[in-house]
Amino acid sequence: MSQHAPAHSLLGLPKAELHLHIEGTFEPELVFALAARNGIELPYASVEELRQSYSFDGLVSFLDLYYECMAVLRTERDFYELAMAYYERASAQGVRHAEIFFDPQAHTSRGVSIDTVIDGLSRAAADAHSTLGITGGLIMCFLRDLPVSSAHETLESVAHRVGDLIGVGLDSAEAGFPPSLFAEVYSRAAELGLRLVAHAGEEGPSDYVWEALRLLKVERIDHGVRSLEDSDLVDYLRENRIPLTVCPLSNLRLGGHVAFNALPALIEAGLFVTVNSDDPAYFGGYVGDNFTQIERVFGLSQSKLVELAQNSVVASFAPDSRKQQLLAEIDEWIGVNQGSQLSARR
Ligand code: HPA
Ligand SMILES: [Zn+2]
Repeated sequence: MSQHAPAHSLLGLPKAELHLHIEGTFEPELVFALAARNGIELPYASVEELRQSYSFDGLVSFLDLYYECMAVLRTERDFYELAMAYYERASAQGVRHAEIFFDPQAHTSRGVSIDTVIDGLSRAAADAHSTLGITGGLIMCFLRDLPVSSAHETLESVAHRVGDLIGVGLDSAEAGFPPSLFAEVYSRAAELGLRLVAHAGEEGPSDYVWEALRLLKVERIDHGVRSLEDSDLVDYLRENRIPLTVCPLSNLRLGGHVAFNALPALIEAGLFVTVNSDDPAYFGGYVGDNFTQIERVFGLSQSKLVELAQNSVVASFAPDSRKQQLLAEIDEWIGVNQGSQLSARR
């Protein structure tokens, strides 16, 4: 188990994070520090004023701020420090394996080379492994609200270094940008040996989840909460044990209580659910905080919370030997926390 997280709490429960946008871990203090270092003027007078603006009425309003803050990310060191700060926070919340999303087009469009981005994030991933024992790696996301040609160009631009990536994903504004648009680029990514995931069914309809499965051939669905609108899809997801990387606090902040309450319904439907933080700097909590919140609000039992952590390990792209190690760490945690009142322990 991580020596950085309190053993006697949910934060200490070993877990994998499978739905985390590294640019969504950009805390206001670091935004200001990098803006100063890079000589970039921010349209905010203080960290507090920027933090005050971290409130949204939906995905697109969040994305506006998410892309605005990224403007200060310029150098390999900036990406390294952004990711290292996440790994340190994640380690304190029991994360032992993290497959992190990044949005290269949001940086190359600003003149930052994709190699600068991948170099910084990869160096952080290597240091997180050597200093914190966190395994995992990088999932490169295509921005679905940009031309498909841009996704093809982005993929070809990393063909020489696919060994630095785990897989590809699809994110940004979902409504009006169906997965089917990206079938060819996903087929090319598979040819390159990359794993395949995609955001679908967050604000887009359940049909987008079908398309991601059938046309993109994804192995996991990111969010997927609107799958509940289609009982045939729920049956398919359950029968085929397709992992859903659900983000409760993100759903709450962007979709309100209806979206937030999808989690217990998905669990009740017998789906293969994992719990993740999505963009923790913006949505009020890292992955351990998500576990704490769903335990408090939904009254999930310790055994159910453990199952969610086990799901995150099994649904990961880690090698089987690493999965066995992490499942053994979870068993160790159970031994230490058998039947304890989790909410009483912080
Ligand atoms: N959905 C779509 N795009 C995103 C998200 C998300 O949850 N987070 C960051 N980019
Ligand atoms: Zn996301």
